[in-house]
Amino acid sequence: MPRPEESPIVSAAEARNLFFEWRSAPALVLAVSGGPDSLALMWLAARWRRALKKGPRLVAVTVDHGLRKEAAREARDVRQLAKALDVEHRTLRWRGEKPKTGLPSAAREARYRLLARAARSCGASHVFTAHTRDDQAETVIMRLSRGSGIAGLAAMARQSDRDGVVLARPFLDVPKSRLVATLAKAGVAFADDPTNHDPRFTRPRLRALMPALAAEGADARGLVRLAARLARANAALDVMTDGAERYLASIDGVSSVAGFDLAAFSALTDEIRVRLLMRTINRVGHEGPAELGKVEALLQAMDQAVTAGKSVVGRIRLKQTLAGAVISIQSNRIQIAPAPPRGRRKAGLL
Ligand SMILES: Nc1ncnc2c1ncn2[C@@H]1O[C@H](COP(=O)(O)OP(=O)(O)OP(=O)(O)O)[C@@H](O)[C@H]1O
Repeated sequence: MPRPEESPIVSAAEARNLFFEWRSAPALVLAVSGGPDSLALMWLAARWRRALKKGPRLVAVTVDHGLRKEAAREARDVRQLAKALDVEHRTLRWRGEKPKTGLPSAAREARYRLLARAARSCGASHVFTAHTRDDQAETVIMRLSRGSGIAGLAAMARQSDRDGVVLARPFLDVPKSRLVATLAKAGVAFADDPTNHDPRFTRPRLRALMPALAAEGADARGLVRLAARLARANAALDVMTDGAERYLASIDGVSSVAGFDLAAFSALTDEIRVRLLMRTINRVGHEGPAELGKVEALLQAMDQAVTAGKSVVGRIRLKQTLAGAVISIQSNRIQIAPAPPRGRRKAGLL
């Protein structure tokens, strides 16, 4: 039998396998921008759904970010195709203030918020996006260029929680070219988003490098395999961190402040220590997730404080604020407490 990859189009049987695990969901939101990948998602999901006697309600959602004048027409085109495919469709507008810098990430945040809200309002457990193998490979390159850790290099997960719903990416191992071929065979026209090629943004610039990397052997398939291996390693490290956390809790006295026994913590490996600090700071702090580099610097400062204070009993001292948490060492215990609000800290009130 030919491998699915050898067929340029995604067959009905292959789509059935790709969507199989969600066949009993009550409803699914499909995030459809009007680009080829997400139109193929809607087309393939609609065909899959039609072949089921009983299956999820499909609701396609297009977010108009209000950033390009063509967006309204693209949303109408999606609505028209959705109607022809017998799929419900909604267009949602991003109405908030548009920032001057960091526009792509602000637009993405707003988009996921709107998609999650749509899912909740129609009883959908999942939001599907059409991220492809090419997107996954680009994500690996982007994260490599930023020096991400193992969790970051594991790139996007097939399913993850976001804003109270499950974000599902059924096409993470499907090349974009096969989705485009599927649409061409079905006679479905699609829009090309010019921002996908805009060299002012990092992702399009890195995307342009992909053919040269592939020519050197670092093709999308290899990069995606790397991400999958790192996801596996990351999951194992997370389980080890769970174990370390339970052990540290079992030897820690009762305290209202989160923390760890310094000696037991110091005996652990750096990777686990970074993860423990990160988890606790993110749980206790109130300024969003801590950056990996900053947690690494904190760990280094802790180690220095321990080395410097070792000769004098009870003299190991450290106090730092990170991501809305205060991390201190007191009486041979690492303590992590919520930081006072910024205004009060600046005014020297606390
Ligand atoms: N305007 C939109 N409306 C609805 N869904 C969208 C929209 N834009 C993107 N999506 C969904 O997100 C998927 C990824 O799109 P794209 O690669 O352009 O996003 P991105 O900005 O790079 O964000 P991400 O970090 O999620 O990759 C699309 O396949 C589609 O499912």
